[in-house]
Amino acid sequence: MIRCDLPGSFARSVFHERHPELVRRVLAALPYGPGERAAVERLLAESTGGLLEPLPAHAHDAARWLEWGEGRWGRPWGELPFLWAESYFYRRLLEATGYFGAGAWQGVDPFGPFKAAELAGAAVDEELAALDDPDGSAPQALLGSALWGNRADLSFGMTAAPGAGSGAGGLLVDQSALFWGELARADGGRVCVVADNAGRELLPDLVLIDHLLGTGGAARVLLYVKPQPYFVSDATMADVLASVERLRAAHPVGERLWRAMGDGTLVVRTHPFFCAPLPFHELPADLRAEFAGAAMTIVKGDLNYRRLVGDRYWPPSTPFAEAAGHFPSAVTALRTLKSEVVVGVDDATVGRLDSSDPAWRTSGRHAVVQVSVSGRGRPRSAG
Ligand SMILES: O=P(O)(O)OC[C@H]1O[C@](O)(CO)[C@@H](O)[C@@H]1O
Repeated sequence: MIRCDLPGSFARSVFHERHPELVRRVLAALPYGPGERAAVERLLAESTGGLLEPLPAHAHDAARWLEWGEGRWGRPWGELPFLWAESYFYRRLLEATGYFGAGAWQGVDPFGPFKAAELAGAAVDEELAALDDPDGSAPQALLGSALWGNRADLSFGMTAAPGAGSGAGGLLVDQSALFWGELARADGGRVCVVADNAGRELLPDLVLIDHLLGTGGAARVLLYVKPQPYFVSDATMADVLASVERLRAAHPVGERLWRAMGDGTLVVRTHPFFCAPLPFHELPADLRAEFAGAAMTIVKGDLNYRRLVGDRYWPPSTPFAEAAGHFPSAVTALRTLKSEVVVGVDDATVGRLDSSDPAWRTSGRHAVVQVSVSGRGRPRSAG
């Protein structure tokens, strides 16, 4: 299990380098008042050197978090599992900024200004222009755009080394042929997409969804987003609407997506589980049943990968199908590597990367397309 306190570890750097920068930027981006500012600073101090405090009793999800944190309250943050601690940090940040409060800041996304700036940026214009290029709109290119779009993660941008995430270091595992083969085999079933970041990641995800719907690769797509702001740039329903609007202004694909939402072939869903500090092994029964009926589930990004396989120091050669085989449908991970978890990469590749590029697990320059068909056709009642 990856913990937060290992000296020199990536997890520790997230809390001690990335979060202070994140807090600085959030407080600079919105004119929060003294109460919110003090609460955010208190959270930063608590999470970098203090003891874990529960949510206030009046919070709508206080009981749920009390249960998730049983045995952990009052312990040092550094002892916590990394995935749990990060998830709770983002929940507490929303508490500190008044996102769930009764006041004027209710519903204001603390990361909204960053997301909006990205969506309005010139890089998005260039990416949308590529949609008119026949090479850029070939199926494999669309899958590649959805994959590499995962580099554009605003939390990653907080402290990434110069050049990190830019330029493709390489696709370490490419099972895209198996992905397309599975879709062809299912012949127009339901595809689930577990979204990750908004903006420059969600746009190519939506374009891929349009392609799947337009070519019969999927009869229906369920797109799962976060119920609340999370990990800085994770997509919420508001971000889906902003992206569809952006696409509508630029390309016919936007209008098609709008219509698909209207006729129910593209359904956007959310669930509290997507902001829970839990791995996908602990999917609640309702979500498990939804995924179980899918021809394929596409799981986007680094955090979802950690939740899919388990946030552990796996031997990297552990087969992906072994780590992700618990998932209730066939599943494809589209992930650029931005944390230390990795499976399905052979020892020779790991040895080469360890000596040539020590930051390969976290730099965002490497990626995987990994498929497990273990959950294919699993009955809805499974697990
Ligand atoms: O947006 P992604 O691809 O899920 O990546 C977010 C990543 O950022 C980190 O939270 C670090 O802040 C990683 O631990 C995490 O997995």
